Amino acid sequence: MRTSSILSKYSWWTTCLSRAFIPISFSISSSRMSSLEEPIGLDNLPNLNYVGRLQRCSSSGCRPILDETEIGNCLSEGRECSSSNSCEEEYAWRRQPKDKFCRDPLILKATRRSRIVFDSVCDSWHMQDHCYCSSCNDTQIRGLANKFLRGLPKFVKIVEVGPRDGLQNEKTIIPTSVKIELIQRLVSSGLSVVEATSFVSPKWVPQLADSKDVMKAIQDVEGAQLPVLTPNLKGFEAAVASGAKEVAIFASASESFSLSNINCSIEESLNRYRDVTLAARRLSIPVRGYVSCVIGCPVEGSVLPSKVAYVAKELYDMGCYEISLGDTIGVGTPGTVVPMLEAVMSVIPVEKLAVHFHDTYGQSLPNILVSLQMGISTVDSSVAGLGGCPYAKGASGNVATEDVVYMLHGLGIKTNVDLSKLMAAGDFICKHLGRQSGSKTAIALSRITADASKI
Ligand SMILES: CC(C)(COP(=O)([O-])OP(=O)([O-])OC[C@H]1O[C@@H](n2cnc3c(N)ncnc32)[C@H](O)[C@@H]1OP(=O)([O-])[O-])[C@@H](O)C(=O)NCCC(=O)NCCSC(=O)C[C@@](C)(O)CC(=O)[O-]
Repeated sequence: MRTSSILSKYSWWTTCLSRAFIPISFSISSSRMSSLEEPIGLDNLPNLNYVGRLQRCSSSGCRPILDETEIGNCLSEGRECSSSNSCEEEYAWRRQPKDKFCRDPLILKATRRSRIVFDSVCDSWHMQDHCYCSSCNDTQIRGLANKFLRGLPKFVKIVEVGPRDGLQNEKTIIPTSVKIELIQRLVSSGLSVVEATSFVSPKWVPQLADSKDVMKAIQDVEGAQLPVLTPNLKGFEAAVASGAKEVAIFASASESFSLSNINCSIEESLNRYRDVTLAARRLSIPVRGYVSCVIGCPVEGSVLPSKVAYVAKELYDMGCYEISLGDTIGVGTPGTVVPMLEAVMSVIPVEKLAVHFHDTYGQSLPNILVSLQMGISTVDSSVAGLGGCPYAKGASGNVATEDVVYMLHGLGIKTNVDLSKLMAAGDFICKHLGRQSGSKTAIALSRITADASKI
């Protein structure tokens, strides 16, 4: 089988999937699900085998332009095109959808004809950055997209925490040279903030005991902020002496976690951080603030949004330019993230907030999406989904940066990150750690590339 036909097949399926789900969600929203009821049952979804495709292709606008697209497009089955600048597609259901499922007039009309016809021009293609993009001129579909996606930011700043949060929990000591190369690769993928390391006690976090050496080696790295974690004045002074130009302080919304993580109460930690922010202000060093356990604590269970808002406000008032809200053990869902964000947004401007999700229950992406819908435009993530806090038992890795970038680009949100380079950085560190990436996007895209190269 030729490479192009394999890739075309992939493109065909992704195209079908995306098309198939447009009418489904339309029907759900207009008839079956009045609010946040139960999710639609699998028996209500049309079998993808029933989805057929008729394609009217036209023009060179539809052709894969080799330097722009990597994995095919609407010319997927090698059809020849002619004329105008778009590719019109029709999808037909080979069987009628079940009546109980189908309430939408558009679909009912189509049902009578045993098929659904989109009169619109829907284009979809794979960009060089592996992102699947689509556009549609149908006003009804566009209106629907508007309803759910309106208000999303045009640009999202990603704060890459892999070299620090991602590696701090690794048991085997990683050579300093590997950490340095990881940081360099991440910066060259376009990430504008890469948290480099921590100036914490090496007895507490032995993996990052080489923070001085890491900082010295990355002094010449340009094009990104490289903040480091500092738990107290001692750490701050050591960080500055090693050339750090930005630091981050980290408090907790849970007393128990504060004790296990930094060996002091929340109030004591806030006092320490006042010293750090004061010293930083004198040196014009920007300080980022973290609040951990914003949804739940490994010891105390659920954490009150008002407690999170209190700690966040304290950090903000002492001069942190941005507050990152960390679901340290990854227990949040949009149902708990929304009230937490509401509480914090009532005391801190939304543009000063960032979200930091761990993916323990696979909830990070929906949590990020809902945060964006609430106006947040800074997201922390870790390449290859590395991570976990040494003092939060059971916490899994951070949300993978590749998955975040894939979702954001799919939403048409700019990040300035080159997904291929980012994946290469993930591959580099995963090879070193001897394990598979924690990013679904990286796994899926590498599989496609590997399959194609075998042919
Ligand atoms: C805060 C401390 C230092 C208190 O640790 P302690 O033992 O209570 O501190 P101490 O003041 O009694 O000092 C004990 C020893 O540590 C030294 N020390 C003291 N400070 C430093 C320093 N800055 N750098 C290097 N050494 C330090 C100090 O000099 C002394 O050395 P000794 O005399 O025994 O040889 C300790 O608990 C610690 O380092 N904790 C850090 C733990 C950590 O890094 N956890 C992971 C962070 S991730 C996180 O919090 C969540 C986040 C941010 O990712 C967001 C999210 O996911 O939600």
